[in-house]
Amino acid sequence: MEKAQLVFVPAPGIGHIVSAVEVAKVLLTRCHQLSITVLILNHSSINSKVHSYIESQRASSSIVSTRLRFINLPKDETELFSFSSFVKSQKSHVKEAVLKITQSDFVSSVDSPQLVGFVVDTFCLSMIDVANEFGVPCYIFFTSGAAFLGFMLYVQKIHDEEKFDPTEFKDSDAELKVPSLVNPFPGRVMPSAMLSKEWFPFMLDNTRRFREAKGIIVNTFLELESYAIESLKMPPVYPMGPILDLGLDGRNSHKEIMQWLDDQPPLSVVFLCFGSKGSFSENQVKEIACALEHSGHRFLWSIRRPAPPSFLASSSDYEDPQEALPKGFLDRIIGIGKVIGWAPQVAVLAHPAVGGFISHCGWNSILESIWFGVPIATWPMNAEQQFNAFEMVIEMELAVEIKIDYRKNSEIIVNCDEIERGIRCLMEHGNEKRKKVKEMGEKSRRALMEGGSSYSSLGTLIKDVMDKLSQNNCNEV
Ligand SMILES: O=c1ccn([C@@H]2O[C@H](COP(=O)(O)OP(=O)(O)O[C@H]3O[C@H](CO)[C@@H](O)[C@H](O)[C@H]3O)[C@@H](O)[C@H]2O)c(=O)[nH]1
Repeated sequence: MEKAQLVFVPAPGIGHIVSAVEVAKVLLTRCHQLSITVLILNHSSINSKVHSYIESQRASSSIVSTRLRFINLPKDETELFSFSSFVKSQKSHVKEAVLKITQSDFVSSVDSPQLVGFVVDTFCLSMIDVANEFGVPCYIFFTSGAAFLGFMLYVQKIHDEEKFDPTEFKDSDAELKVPSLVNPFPGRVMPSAMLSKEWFPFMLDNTRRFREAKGIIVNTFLELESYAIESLKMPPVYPMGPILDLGLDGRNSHKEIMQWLDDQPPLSVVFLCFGSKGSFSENQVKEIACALEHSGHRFLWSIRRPAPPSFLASSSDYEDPQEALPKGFLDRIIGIGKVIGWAPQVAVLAHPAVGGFISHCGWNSILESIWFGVPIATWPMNAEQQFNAFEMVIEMELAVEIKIDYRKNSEIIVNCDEIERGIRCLMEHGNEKRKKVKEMGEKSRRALMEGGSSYSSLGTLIKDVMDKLSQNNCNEV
């Protein structure tokens, strides 16, 4: 019998929803007395991928599916605002939905589950106000790493206290001494998100509210980011990762790609994939194509059409990838390479033929590559990815660098030679990085096992959540 329930409010992008649902499942698996409702904000970035993902979760027959429900919130007539205004405008819908849930649960059962808290995405912090109205605590789910969380807190502090300006700093030779980083942080890798006129104020507003949360759930694990995690004091941080959607159904939905990989020798293939928004200009695509042809390595390359400028929008597949590639490229690479659209990334990284990954350094991609022991060559584009690339190359020494300071839409073109050098370094025999990543991958798996760091952290979180109930007696499995 469920005694307690949590309400999740993820940001309305596929990546954020998938991560939030995975966190929900982990909580439900460990605590049988908990049920979770995930509220889906009706933003224009909600596309068919999101709908089919939610449908597949609803149809799932996993042991937790009966205690996990989804509610799609109503769509507003107009959506003319910035993303931050959009989130604020959704508070009334969230409040209404939660009122309905608590009332209908109360009517349907005398022993109805008690609302014990909210778990909200980093981009949805105005929902803290709704949690306050219900008199329950609010936890934040932070979808990037602990070092970046520390960086946000530090930048917000020096902005508010010393008028720190990321744009000025980017062009100076100065370095920042960030409490969550061992090494000094140079201006040239200031992440895109902090240089954007729309994002930076939004980020500052959100960060100022972090301290109001009861706790911050971070998708990381102690062994990966111990220095950063220990540097974070307030509020309590729960590193409970890696939280990944490891359903390897890509094997079935992308048979042709997987069969092609089956035909390649072990560790021979470079995989290139740049996340849900990754795409390049025509000139940059040419340089990548040139490097791949010259490197002599086999490759699997996911190329995508640029996303519309809207926040959280994803890029899409080309109807015919030939339109974006140099003339004759596809004919010349027969037998050594394959160009695809959306990749079954998890299944690809799990495949023994894959020896290296050229990645934009989205946090989920980093965690997936570590999980499967595949080394990365970094090529950040957007958001906080330059920071993640810095962390992987300099702080953790787990990746080789193609670029750590690339920014999408900058004029800079990374040339064929530079990319080719990166590929050779990534794929070289006896690669030190591969060994280190494999060891970290094993640590990531151990972190989730009984007695592991993330397992324990989750136990502490559950205890904290269930403390809200009059009798604290959550039975763990
Ligand atoms: O062709 C593709 C492309 C992506 N993926 C999957 O999509 C997810 C992508 O996530 P991530 O690597 O985190 O990249 P983004 O989609 O770019 O994610 C956004 O959200 C992340 C988490 O907050 C941030 O770290 C990024 O900078 C931000 O762009 C991963 O699970 C991939 O396996 C595929 O399966 N196939």
